[in-house]
Amino acid sequence: MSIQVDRLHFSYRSKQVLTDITFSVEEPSLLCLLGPNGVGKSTLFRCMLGLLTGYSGSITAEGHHIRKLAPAQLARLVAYVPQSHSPAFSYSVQDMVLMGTASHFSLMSSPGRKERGLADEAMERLGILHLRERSFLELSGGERQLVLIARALAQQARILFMDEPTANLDYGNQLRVLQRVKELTRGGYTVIQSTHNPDQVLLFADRVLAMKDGRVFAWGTPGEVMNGELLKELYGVDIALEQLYGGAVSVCIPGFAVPAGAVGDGKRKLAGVSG
Ligand SMILES: Nc1ncnc2c1ncn2[C@@H]1O[C@H](COP(=O)(O)OP(=O)(O)OP(=O)(O)O)[C@@H](O)[C@H]1O
Repeated sequence: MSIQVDRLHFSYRSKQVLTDITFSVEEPSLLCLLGPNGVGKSTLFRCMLGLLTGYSGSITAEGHHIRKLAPAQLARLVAYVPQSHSPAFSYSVQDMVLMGTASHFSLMSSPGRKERGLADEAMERLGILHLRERSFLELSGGERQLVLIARALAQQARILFMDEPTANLDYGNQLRVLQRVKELTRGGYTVIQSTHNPDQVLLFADRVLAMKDGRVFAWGTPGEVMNGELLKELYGVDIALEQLYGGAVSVCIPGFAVPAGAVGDGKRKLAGVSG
């Protein structure tokens, strides 16, 4: 379940996008990539998924240089979960999930009992087996997102990349999907997800990689790196972090919403004094 990125540099022609990115994940966990629009999160994903290969530095998954792996080998190590989308054709949920097993059989054959078993197992794990016969197009956004995650599980890779998995979901579905994602990490998966929501990082992440100007700006546990100064650097707005329930939970509060004269962790962190 390990992935290492070492001194990664990447440019689109003359445009340098990623500079000296280094981090590693050694055990099943949820890593959140945080950073403003255009900072290079998707580009980093594309490099880690082997879709962009013209980088310098190295990326290894389970000790294998991903650039050197054949597509079917890579598919056994890493899987990609896109944002919920509408396919051009109306597939059943089962067929959508079965697509994840494509690297397990040849072009000339079709999924058999083993692949159907993998698909069922993945749907079961995410609590969507009862949707098996439904059309993907008829599902809610939250259900669709779980189907796309199930498709990645059926691929049998243990490292999952998720591009803003809760984009376009209502608040309840955001939490339901992220709880499922978190359960996966407890079951041995490593999940690397991008997000624009720092509260999700505070609630769910084991590690956070904050990016600015295509570089690693901060790396560590949410407790180590998340504070008002970091968020101001990334997003250019004042945000206070308030600790609740004796520090068990932290939440973001926009600076404008902090009452004048308020005291508390949030105010101290907003002011840039460590709390
Ligand atoms: N194919 C491409 N050719 C040239 N430049 C690109 C290409 N794809 C992305 N870029 C540029 O690379 C930079 C990083 O883009 P990227 O999509 O990786 O950012 P991001 O952090 O994922 O953004 P967002 O949060 O908005 O999705 C941006 O300046 C973008 O315009």
